[in-house]
Amino acid sequence: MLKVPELRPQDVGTPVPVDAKVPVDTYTYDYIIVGGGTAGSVLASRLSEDPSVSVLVIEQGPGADTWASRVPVISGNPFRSGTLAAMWWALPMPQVDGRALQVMRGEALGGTSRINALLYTRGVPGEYNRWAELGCEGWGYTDLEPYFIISEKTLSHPASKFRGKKGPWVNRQFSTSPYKIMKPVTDAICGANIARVDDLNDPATPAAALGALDVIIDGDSRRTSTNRAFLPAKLTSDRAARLKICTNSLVLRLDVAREVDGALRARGVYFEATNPRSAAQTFYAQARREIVLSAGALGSPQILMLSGIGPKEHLEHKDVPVLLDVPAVGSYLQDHISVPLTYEVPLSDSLHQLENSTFAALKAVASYLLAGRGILSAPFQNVTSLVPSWLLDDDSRVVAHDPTDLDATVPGNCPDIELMPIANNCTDADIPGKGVFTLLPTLIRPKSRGSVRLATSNPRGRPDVDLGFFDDPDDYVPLRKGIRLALRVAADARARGAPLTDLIVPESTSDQEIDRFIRKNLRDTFHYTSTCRMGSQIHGERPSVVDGYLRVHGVHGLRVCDTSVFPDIVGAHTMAPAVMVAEKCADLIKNAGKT
Ligand SMILES: Cc1cc2nc3c(=O)[nH]c(=O)nc-3n(C[C@H](O)[C@H](O)[C@H](O)COP(=O)(O)OP(=O)(O)OC[C@H]3O[C@@H](n4cnc5c(N)ncnc54)[C@H](O)[C@@H]3O)c2cc1C
Repeated sequence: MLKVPELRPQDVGTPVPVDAKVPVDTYTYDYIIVGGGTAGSVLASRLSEDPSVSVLVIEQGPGADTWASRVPVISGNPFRSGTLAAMWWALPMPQVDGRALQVMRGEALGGTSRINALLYTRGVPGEYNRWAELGCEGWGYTDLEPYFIISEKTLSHPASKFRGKKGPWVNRQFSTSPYKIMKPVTDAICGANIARVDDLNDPATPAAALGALDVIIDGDSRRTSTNRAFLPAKLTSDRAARLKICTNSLVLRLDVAREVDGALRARGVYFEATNPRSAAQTFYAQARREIVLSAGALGSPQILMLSGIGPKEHLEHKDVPVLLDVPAVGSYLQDHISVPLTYEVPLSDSLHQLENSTFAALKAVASYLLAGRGILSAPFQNVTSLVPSWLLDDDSRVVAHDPTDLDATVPGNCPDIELMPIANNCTDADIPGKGVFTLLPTLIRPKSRGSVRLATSNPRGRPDVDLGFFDDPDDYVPLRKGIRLALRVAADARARGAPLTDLIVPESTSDQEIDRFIRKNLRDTFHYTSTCRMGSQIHGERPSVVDGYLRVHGVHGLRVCDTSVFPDIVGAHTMAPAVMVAEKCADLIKNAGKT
């Protein structure tokens, strides 16, 4: 059976210090991609379409898949043994009673698309029209729609002109749920005047909508992470001479040098085996044309800072020689803030039946193996709803005074609350022996911002992440409304026969109690963005890291391509937007110098 050819540092680089006798061509590539994650895998595939270029991808995690890593429900559990998810504690947040939360990402070829909850969401057009309003020319919705389309192959919307049918990345909807409770719960969401739609990714979807989610599951009921879709074994074997994939290898820093005219140029990367036991030797690879950082919103700023590009005072404090003062590196981190409301339900209405009933577990495995069906084949959430909180009245019903209020192409109308029903426990609380169900109101347009900073100048150290939740107290206002909407939905769903018993919910609906509940129960959503954000200036009113071509300001030959470049977070799960960015980045690189 064909496998993705995985190389080691010594196969693609030269030992450091570089021996002048080693032929430069043996460690030089046209493009070096740092991080073969969600976006990095797409970019590597697209750039290597051109038979005349060479591409090196360096990824700190492994490449190979296991059976379990492709089963939708199993692979989406970051706490199972053998997971490719890495977790570490973010800094405690004094503004939310000192709460500290764990941050998480996938560390493998395919990155976080290997371990996430599989949801494919683009976000409403107004999200990207806002990027254009922020001055990012070429990044409005109509500019970006073609990049969403070329990447995907929808199995559920064959007639839609807005959806891709020929791309490598398969997704589909599960319009029915294995959990009976979903019917009264979704009916209750509609009871709050939220329209049911067929396709949440259709650009004409109103700003308040409920619909089945598209998920990255193929026709054989297997996860389609971006490495599987864009770097399949056949493609990587066919391109083995020009596409080198170096896995289990950690990039330490970039080689950035000053040229004769005084400008900075990124020339190469230093890297070594991720496993410290095999890392006795550091290696070097050189880029003929460009280096692209695709190490994610937590990784890309870390590598820039380790290379001397970042906020000057912080780098000095960490004893990193400063090459370029770029205050926005690692700054302006955003993430969605969610607050689970937790209910007990019968085991049959919850994924927890798998842990609590041997019969249910055996049945699930048998129906997956024999027919590719059943609980293991489906996502734990198959629907979601989006709401602009300012349209919710005192009874938590959506009231649009004018139909244009729901026009989601307008940036000011974008939904700021997502309410998702999930047949699973989304808290850290251990609730043994029970079926658990969650209503998850999430603030998807937060004003609060955090940061990523070096904890140490040692590249093996995890960066310090300050999630910054509620550093802007205005964020309480929409989230309170989202929680009241969830309470309304729970009450209405019960009236429609849903067997929901309160487990962890607010004790009253007063602002004070809801705010206390938020601080005690909030969670990060792992949708980290904007730590190398796009914009026109390094300093000034809106400091940024990359320009509209994703080139790092002030450094030649260096781009960033992952969720860190989002000028502002989008009100969508961030994987499909990351892939869109990679598709556009590939186009920008291929067309560089043509205009
Ligand atoms: C548990 C979880 C569930 C989620 N669920 C969803 C969902 O259902 N739908 C959705 O749309 N979004 C979801 N997200 C978010 C989404 O998956 C991510 O935002 C997106 O995949 C990030 O893509 P990226 O390319 O920016 O980064 P990543 O995919 O994280 O890629 C970065 C890569 O860089 C590598 N790397 C980092 N540093 C180095 C280094 N120094 N040297 C070498 N390699 C390095 C990493 O190992 C990784 O492979 C979820 C996230 C998590 C954690």
